[in-house]
Amino acid sequence: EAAGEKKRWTLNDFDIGKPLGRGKFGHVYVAREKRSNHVVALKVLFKSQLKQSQVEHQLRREVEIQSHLRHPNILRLYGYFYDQKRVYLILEYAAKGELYKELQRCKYFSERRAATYVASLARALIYCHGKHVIHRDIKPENLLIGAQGELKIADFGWSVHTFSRRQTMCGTLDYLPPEMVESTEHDASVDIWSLGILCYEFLYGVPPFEAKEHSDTYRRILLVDLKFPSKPVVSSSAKDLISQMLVRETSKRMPLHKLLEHPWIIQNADPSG
Ligand SMILES: Nc1ncnc2c1ncn2[C@@H]1O[C@H](COP(=O)(O)OP(=O)(O)OP(=O)(O)O)[C@@H](O)[C@H]1O
Ligand SMILES: O=C(O)c1cc(-c2cccc(F)c2)nc2ccccc12
Ligand SMILES: [Mg+2]
Repeated sequence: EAAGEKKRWTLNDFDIGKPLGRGKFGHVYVAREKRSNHVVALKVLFKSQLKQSQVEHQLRREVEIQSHLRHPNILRLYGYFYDQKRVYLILEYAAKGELYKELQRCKYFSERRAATYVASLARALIYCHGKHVIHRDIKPENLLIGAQGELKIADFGWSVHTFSRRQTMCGTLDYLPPEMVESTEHDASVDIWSLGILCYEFLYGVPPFEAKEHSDTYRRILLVDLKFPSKPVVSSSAKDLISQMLVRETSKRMPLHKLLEHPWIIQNADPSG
């Protein structure tokens, strides 16, 4: 069959190794595919819990999308299989684990490290938007680190662009209200906003609109109440980029391809990503 494309996997194809972590619906283990000796991450999800949370359709759709995405900064989904009780996802193994743990350990990243991560995420998002796939929420918890220190977007929260559902749903766009037609633009710019939040958190160790109460965070976001602390010292070039991404008016946010040309990225990001 085509490389791993139509193969029918079973648990017997793998030697299971140490647990990597616990997710909402089950555990993730290191595993080695016996024939190829290829090391992967095997994510085990319990059908009972998927049913309970009514996420099985979402999981199927996200697995469908994820398996077609091929980018160095997007965690690969090689395949899946299921038995009586569980669904198994065969994932690329991110040897250096979770980014948010690394951020907690370092408190905040250097400008070079932050810019390198932001540039690789921007390239991954440009790739996704080009395929009408948008991401719902980019945050440190959804980012893993590969063996060479490269960033991998690992979240299965990808949602296929409503663009295709809208097309098939009503055949014509004529009856769509402006906000739904506009949502194409709206979705892409959501990812630019989230990347701006992430860039701030990489540099300061905390997200920009953090507050004790949710209602205060909500208000600060709506007001774009963006403040840069005096410590740690951060270049004005970095602050300029963040200020151009965290803009209320979606169409005024810096486009991702422009981000890759920003002086702060040019001067600080490691081209290899
Ligand atoms: N491909 C991987 N490589 C290395 N470690 C992984 C991988 N996938 C998951 N892990 C580890 O297992 C933990 C749980 O996985 P994950 O976060 O995907 O489960 P989940 O929270 O149920 O899924 P989601 O975050 O999409 O809801 C992660 O926090 C991470 O430490
Ligand atoms: O028993 C099933 O046919 C089954 C299949 C799948 C499934 C099928 C393909 C991809 C994927 F991610 C999941 N998910 C489930 C979730 C809950 C209960 C049953 C199932
Ligand atoms: Mg998780």
